[in-house]
Amino acid sequence: MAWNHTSTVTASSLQVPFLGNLVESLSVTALVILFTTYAILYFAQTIPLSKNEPPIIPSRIPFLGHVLGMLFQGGRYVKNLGLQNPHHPIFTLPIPLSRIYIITSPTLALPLQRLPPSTLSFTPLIPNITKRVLGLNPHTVDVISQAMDPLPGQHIGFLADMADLVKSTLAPGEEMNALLSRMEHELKSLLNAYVPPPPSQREIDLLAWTRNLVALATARSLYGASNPLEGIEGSFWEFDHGLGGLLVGICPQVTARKAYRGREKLVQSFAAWLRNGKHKEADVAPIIANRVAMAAKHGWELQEVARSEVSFLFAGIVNTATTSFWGVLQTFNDPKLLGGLRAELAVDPNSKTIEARLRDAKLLLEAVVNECLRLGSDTYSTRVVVPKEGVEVEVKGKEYWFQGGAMVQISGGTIHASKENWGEDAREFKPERFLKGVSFKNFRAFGGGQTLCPGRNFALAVVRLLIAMVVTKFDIEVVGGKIPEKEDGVLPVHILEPKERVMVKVSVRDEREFGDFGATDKTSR
Ligand code: HEM
Repeated sequence: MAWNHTSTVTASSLQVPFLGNLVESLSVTALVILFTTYAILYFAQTIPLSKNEPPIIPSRIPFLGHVLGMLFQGGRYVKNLGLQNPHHPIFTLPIPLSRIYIITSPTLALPLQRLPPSTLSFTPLIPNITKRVLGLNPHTVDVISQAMDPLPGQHIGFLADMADLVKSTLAPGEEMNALLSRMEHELKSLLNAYVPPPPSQREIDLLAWTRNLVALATARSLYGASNPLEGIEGSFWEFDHGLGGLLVGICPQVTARKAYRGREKLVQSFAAWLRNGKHKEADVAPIIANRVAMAAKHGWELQEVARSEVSFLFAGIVNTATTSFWGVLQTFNDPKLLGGLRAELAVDPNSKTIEARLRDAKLLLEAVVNECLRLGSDTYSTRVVVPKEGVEVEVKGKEYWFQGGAMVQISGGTIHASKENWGEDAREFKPERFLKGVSFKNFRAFGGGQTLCPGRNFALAVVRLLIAMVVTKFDIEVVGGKIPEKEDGVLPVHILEPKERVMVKVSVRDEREFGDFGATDKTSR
């Protein structure tokens, strides 16, 4: 035993130096291979595909780094890359098998977004995005994919037809004004009926309150008193909050369970509403009746029309609600601003209706809304490079080459936060900057070009209306008296939300109801 033991020890002790050397040289070899592969990959990602491809910003993890950055840091990742590279107004992010071209200069953004859809277009992305987010069936996706970017005189597909309808209805004019009056009526009713909670439980969540106001007023204005959102608003916000997961589209029933469930509940409610012919009722806005008729004309099934209407209601509510939240918060957190707004809203003693006040004096209010949008919007305007072989375009006397199928994104977040565009105080909330006159080419909250928001004029009017009404009727104390940071680590599909909940104490400042203002004001004030 002893001998065996000794011999074993001897044998193994003989092998140790040999094994040790082997392991050592293997690990050195592995390290060399690893380092060489890394160096090759790192170098490979820095090679432009054409001499005029925009400058490349390599990532420490070749090809994957930027994708991981976007995945883990959301919109903040590209926004910060843009801010860290102000000398590159346009740059290339190499990603596996493709590129993303980022534009951070408004001077380049404007001409690029004006290029014809045969060069850069958003529409090729729509079928896939809507399929995932709205759960459209293959037949509808097929209908959507037809004639998406028709040239003059060509057959107009569903998307272009619908875009025309929405754009023309929401352009300033009679139809938009009619919709605005409905919105005003609904907001007034909601605010007149609002009873702040008793002092013992007086703190309310400001975002939840503004969301509720905008959601109900919008749904009632567009879809009438028996609208399909009534009673299931919670599902709407569940859908909204899980949109990113639905967009990723990997087994959404599991990975984005709440959003999926919320969306399906909304769809069922809209489908029942349509099935019962509610869209034909007198209090439904013409734009909705026309949208439903147009979808039917293009061969959409009822359940699919319901999905399309969920998306329209979403566009109508979400950004307006969050912008209103920031506007109310910023105003009540700054006594000077609040005083200024109240003075502005009371300028004409002979016409005290809220509409007249808004018409007569809206400069500061307009500035507040614009500043909230500037600071709250990290939105991207995204386009795909349509020619498969790539394309070279001349912008401002310089040639740029883009790879076919790659994405081109205008980074609103960078443009809005850039000191070059907005001055040293670019990060601060200073509505007065808009009173001094600013260049709106640096303002991208509504996107631009082919995808410029068709609801922008309506939305601006609604946010102003809501802030004006709240400022007139209520006093609000912001608990903690602090403006929270924005949650910019998400997919920036809409105006950024606060990182923390904002609790406020609301009390009624003026007992009179909206609507009676004109009559009462002349006598009592
Ligand atoms: C403050 C409120 C709002 C903001 C900040 C906003 C912003 C935007 C943005 C950034 C886009 C995409 C632009 C792009 O991709 O370049 C968009 C698209 C759209 N918005 Fe708005 N929006 C607001 C309110 C509204 C309202 C109230 C409506 C309708 C009543 C509306 C209807 C739409 C529609 C239908 C689209 C899709 C346009 C298309 O792809 O053809 N938006 N909006």
